Order: sequence, then C-alpha cells, then structure tokens
Amino acid sequence: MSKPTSGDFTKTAGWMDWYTGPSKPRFKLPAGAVDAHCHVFGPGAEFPYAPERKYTPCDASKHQLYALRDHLGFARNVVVQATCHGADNRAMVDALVNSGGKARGVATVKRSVSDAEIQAMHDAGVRGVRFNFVKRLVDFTPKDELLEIAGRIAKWGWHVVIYFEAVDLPELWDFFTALPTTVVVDHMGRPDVSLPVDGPQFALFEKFMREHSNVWSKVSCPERLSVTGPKALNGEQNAYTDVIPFAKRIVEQFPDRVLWGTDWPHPNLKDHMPDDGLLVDFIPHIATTPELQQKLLVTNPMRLYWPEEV
Ligand SMILES: O=C(O)c1cc(C(=O)O)oc(=O)c1
Repeated sequence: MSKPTSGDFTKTAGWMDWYTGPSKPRFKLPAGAVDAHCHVFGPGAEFPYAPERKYTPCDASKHQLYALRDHLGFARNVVVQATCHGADNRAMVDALVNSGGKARGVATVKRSVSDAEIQAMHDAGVRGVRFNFVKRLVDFTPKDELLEIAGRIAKWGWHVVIYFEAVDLPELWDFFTALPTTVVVDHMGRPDVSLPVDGPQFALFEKFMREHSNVWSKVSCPERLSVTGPKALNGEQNAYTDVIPFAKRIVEQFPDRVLWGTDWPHPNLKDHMPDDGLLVDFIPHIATTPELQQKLLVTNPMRLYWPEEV
C-alpha cells in the first residue's frame, strides 16, 4: 500500500503512520466478515481536519481502507467518525457512498443537527452516533445535549457508540444506562489489563453488560490495551496475550452482543503500528470456535448495520 501523507496539514509531533505492508492473515475470515470499527482520515486536502481536533493524523483514504479490506478478506466495513474530523462527517459519508453498499457508518453530531441532515446521513448508510468521553480526544459535551441527540436519532433506528476509559465507568453509569437505544462500547471500555480479569474494575464492565441487554461491546484494540505485548509484528502469532483473557470472557459471556474491528489506521498509537494481517490472527484467540467467530464477525454486525439483509 502506498505511503501515507499528511495533505495540507502538519502531523502531530511523533505521529505514527499506519503499517504499509500488512501480511496476509493465516486465520481465514468467515464469508461476509465485517470490519466493524475503522476510520478514514481526510485526505486533509479534500476533507480538512476539524479546527477543534486534538491531533492531526496522516491521511488515510477510503481507497486505502477498502484496499486493506480486500487484502485481509473482509467483505464490509463500519466506518466510525474519527475525532480529528469533529462533527464534520463529510469524509466518513464520502467513504460510505463510494463503497458500493459495502460500508455503513457512525457519525458525530451536535444538538444543532437538523432532521434533514440526519435523514441524508441515514440515506448514505449512517446507523449510529458516537459519544466520546476520552478527555485527550474531545472537549466536554453536556449530558443533556447528548441525551437529546440520543432521543432524536432513536427514531431512525440508530444506536449510540460510547468511548470511555474503565476508571470513568462508575461516574458515567447513570448516563449510559439512561440511553434509550442499543449502546455499543468501543474497545471494551478500555480496561487496565494489568489488573486481574476477575477484579473489581472488569467486573463492573461485565455487570454493565449483564444487567443491560441493550449494551454491546467491540472486543477490539488489543494493540492499544496491551501492556506486555508481544507486538503484532514480524510474523508474531501470539501477540497481545495479556488482552486475551479480557476479550475472550466478553465473547463467551455475550456472544450475541460483540463486534470486532481493526481500528485501522490506529490513531494515536505511540509504541508501534501493528501489522493488520497479524491483528486478524488475534481473533481466533478470543473467539475460539467457528460458531463464536461467525457471530462476532458476521451475524452480529449484520444484525446491527444491515438488518434488512438478515
Ligand atoms: O484511542 C484513540 O486515540 C482513539 C481515537 C479515535 C478517534 O480519534 O476517533 O478513535 C478510536 O477508536 C481510538
């Protein structure tokens, strides 16, 4: 794949570009597999990064994303609005409408969004909104504004994607459990995987899912959560072993409410850029049977993003 550039923008100091030579996964994805969490960045010259962004990435275009999809063996993508584009969804929507129906999306909107704008995004393939509580990525939005948005988008059958860190779950609990839609948690709510998998922090997340049947989780981003590695590089088939017990537990307890995505182009990684082919090889460590793999990669994302085909 061609080398990333930064369009007209200067990348954040120390920015790591996505890995240009991903290997072919050894794990054969089931037919119809969906990469249910990935992003496009710009290109900045065509779709400028938002003034309020907290980082400036390298460009990562729809063409590069769809080339990766084909290389890895996925059939479809869910393109999630990246925070570097704020509430300007043009790059994400452009990726959807140029996917030949193979991509659906998750937007970021403000209270001022009109019904006509929601309808236009729906027609383009958007099926959810993302609420972000990771302080290094976004400014604070009042909860009443978010609840109002959630109430409005529910009428289109959309869901809410939430991104937060595990230490913040107690404080956010009441807000999350008041959401009227399906709720999808990004990256398992970012557990600290150096803590015990059966300790209080992860138990709270499991309780969140157990007591609320509308809550789903992406069991994605081992490369982000891992503390010990080893890294998905140089053919490593046992990468991110410290994350496996966490993700496997969620897949096995809630097989009908889990999703998986590459998180390409992996914003804000500081240590290394994973080989996406080897990331796919992580999947059978957390979804260990063909039945679980089918649910994680096909049945569940199809139910949520292409229900009309199920
Ligand atoms: O942890 C992150 O830095 C991160 C950022 C974004 C984004 O900027 O949208 O999305 C993700 O899924 C993860």
